[in-house]
Amino acid sequence: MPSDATPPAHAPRLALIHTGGTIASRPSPDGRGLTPQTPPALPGLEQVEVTEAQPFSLPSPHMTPAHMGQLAALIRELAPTHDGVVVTHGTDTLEETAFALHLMLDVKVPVVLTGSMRHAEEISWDGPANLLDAAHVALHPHSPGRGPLVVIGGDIFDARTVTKIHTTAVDAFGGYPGPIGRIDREGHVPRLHYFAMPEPRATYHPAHLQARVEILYAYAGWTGEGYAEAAARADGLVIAALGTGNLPAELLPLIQGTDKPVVIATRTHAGPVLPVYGYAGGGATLVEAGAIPASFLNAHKARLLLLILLGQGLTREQIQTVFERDEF
Ligand SMILES: NC(=O)C[C@H](N)C(=O)O
Repeated sequence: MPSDATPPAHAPRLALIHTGGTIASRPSPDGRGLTPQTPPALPGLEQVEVTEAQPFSLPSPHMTPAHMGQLAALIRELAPTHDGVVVTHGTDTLEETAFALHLMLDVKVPVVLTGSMRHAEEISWDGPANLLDAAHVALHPHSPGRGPLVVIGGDIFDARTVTKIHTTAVDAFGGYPGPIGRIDREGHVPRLHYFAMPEPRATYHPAHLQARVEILYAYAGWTGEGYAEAAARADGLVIAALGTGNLPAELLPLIQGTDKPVVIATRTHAGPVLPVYGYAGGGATLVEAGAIPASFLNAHKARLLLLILLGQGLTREQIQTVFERDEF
């Protein structure tokens, strides 16, 4: 239990949901590399009642929106009888699951996602410490009301802004403007500090998560290769555009000719998409052509928001309003 927590009337109850990832991985017996095998054990929380569940065991590149929906349903089921929920997850798509849960969950108890960058047989195995930190954060009395959180390397991030920033470092997560809290240990005693309270946000209840939303990645010299095919088969597109949301001139007529929602995010790692440039393909011309700026969301989070809004049956205009008003 956190040292500064008000003692609850009963032993704290933690739901621990395992989904796979490196935190559950080891070298596979066939010698062909790491695979998820055994979920990590939660060390050192003797007075906590832990309920464990493992709806699936996947490397996180195999996660789909359907798995995220399944996870959201399981958390809704477990939340009323628990004081906090921890989800162990692969780090590659952890931010996507965290954001999908942020959009779809309105449970009262904290939901904390964690993972590891090293597997259980490595000397720098970071799984147990991350898991213990996540459990402390999930049960801490200051954690409710902040939306799903991500805890890695002692940093606490909100699901809207967190992103994976390094392929191998143990401190693999960051994002703009950065952590909203920090958990450290003084001896065995956890010390938790929050720096920020994320604003309450809208919750969405999509009827399905099957909308097809594809991401296209812009580059110098792109003349629209792949755009027409993607626009024909998808229900909506997200473009990881340049800078504040600009594209080569050739993209402008293609976007003008698309009646499906086209969301413009940026491939730059921080900052908003703003319609400031008026040259052909500049952000102002794309918005005039009907494109929707993604605000501060990266392309893969903008994709999940669009997919969820389409699954809820929103029109292009309603979708535009959600993005414009930051209702996420
Ligand atoms: N560190 C990790 O968890 C990476 C792994 N490939 C995964 O996302 O499942």
